[in-house]
Amino acid sequence: MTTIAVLGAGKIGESLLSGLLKAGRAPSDLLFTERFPTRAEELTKTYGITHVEVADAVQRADVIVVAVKPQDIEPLLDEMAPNLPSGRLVVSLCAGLPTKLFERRLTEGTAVVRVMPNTPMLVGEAMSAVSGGAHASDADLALVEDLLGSVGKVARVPESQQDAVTALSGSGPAYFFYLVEAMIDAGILLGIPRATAADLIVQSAVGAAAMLREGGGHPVMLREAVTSPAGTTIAGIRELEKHGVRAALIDAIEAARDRSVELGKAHETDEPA
Ligand SMILES: NC(=O)C1=CN([C@@H]2O[C@H](COP(=O)(O)OP(=O)(O)OC[C@H]3O[C@@H](n4cnc5c(N)ncnc54)[C@H](OP(=O)(O)O)[C@@H]3O)[C@@H](O)[C@H]2O)C=CC1
Ligand SMILES: O=C(O)[C@@H]1CCC=N1
Repeated sequence: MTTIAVLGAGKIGESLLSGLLKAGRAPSDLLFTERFPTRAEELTKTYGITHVEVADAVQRADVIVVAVKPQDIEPLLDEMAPNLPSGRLVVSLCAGLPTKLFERRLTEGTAVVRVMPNTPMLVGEAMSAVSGGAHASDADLALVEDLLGSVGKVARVPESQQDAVTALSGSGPAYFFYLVEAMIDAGILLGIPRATAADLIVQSAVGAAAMLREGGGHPVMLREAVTSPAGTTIAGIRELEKHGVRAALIDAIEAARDRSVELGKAHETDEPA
């Protein structure tokens, strides 16, 4: 059985561990590292998984998933580098960090796969995009796709698109949560109790998502079907257009892409990201 170690069990690391357990993986196949003992204890208690030190994790696991913030990568690479045996598969979930960074800092020839997942992994509904580095084989990519396929959907993309993917689907859930939050506020303004407004909006979001996925209709057609002549929806759409919401979303996603590029550049030395 493949042993998987997650280095940095924060929000996304925990989502992955929890998702893998829900998908049927045994706790004995999972290891994790964390800096704070209380956080480590909490995770062991919740999931029955084993906390180890970084050196131990990279020696014991077949697949090493890096899930620390990009800003924390350098000290982690310093810990990993002297302990990583050859033949291990390193999977980075870090926004912005190119596979070249890991290849440069770790054992010569190490296979690295860059992944951009998202937090719906927690409920088996992740969208993950994977790209192989210079030494990643098709078998390595297939293994990572299988792993992430157990907690959601997976797409293979060229690494040159990973910063854009990070902005779209990595950050994407936050933008949907933001819209839901704003729509619940609108309900409160209109005198609907918060709990009722939340039920109305969350179920509308779930229903709209199911139509987009299962109905296969184009979003424009789905929206038009809700937009009656001289009706309520067009009155609302006019306000969205007046306030430039479409342009704001496009700008927001472009800014997120630019930030991902910047995070990668912070770790460049001799080679471009
Ligand atoms: N959150 C998200 O939606 C997504 C995040 N990502 C990527 O995942 C990565 C993690 O993000 P996120 O989970 O949100 O961040 P978190 O801060 O929640 O998690 C990172 C965890 O790593 C721990 N950590 C840092 N350095 C080390 C180390 N040397 N050894 C062991 N543990 C360490 C941190 O501990 P401490 O608390 O002490 O700092 C923290 O618990 C980032 O690179 C991000 O770009 C990718 C897709 C989506
Ligand atoms: O905000 C971030 O940097 C991370 C990457 C994608 C989602 N969250």
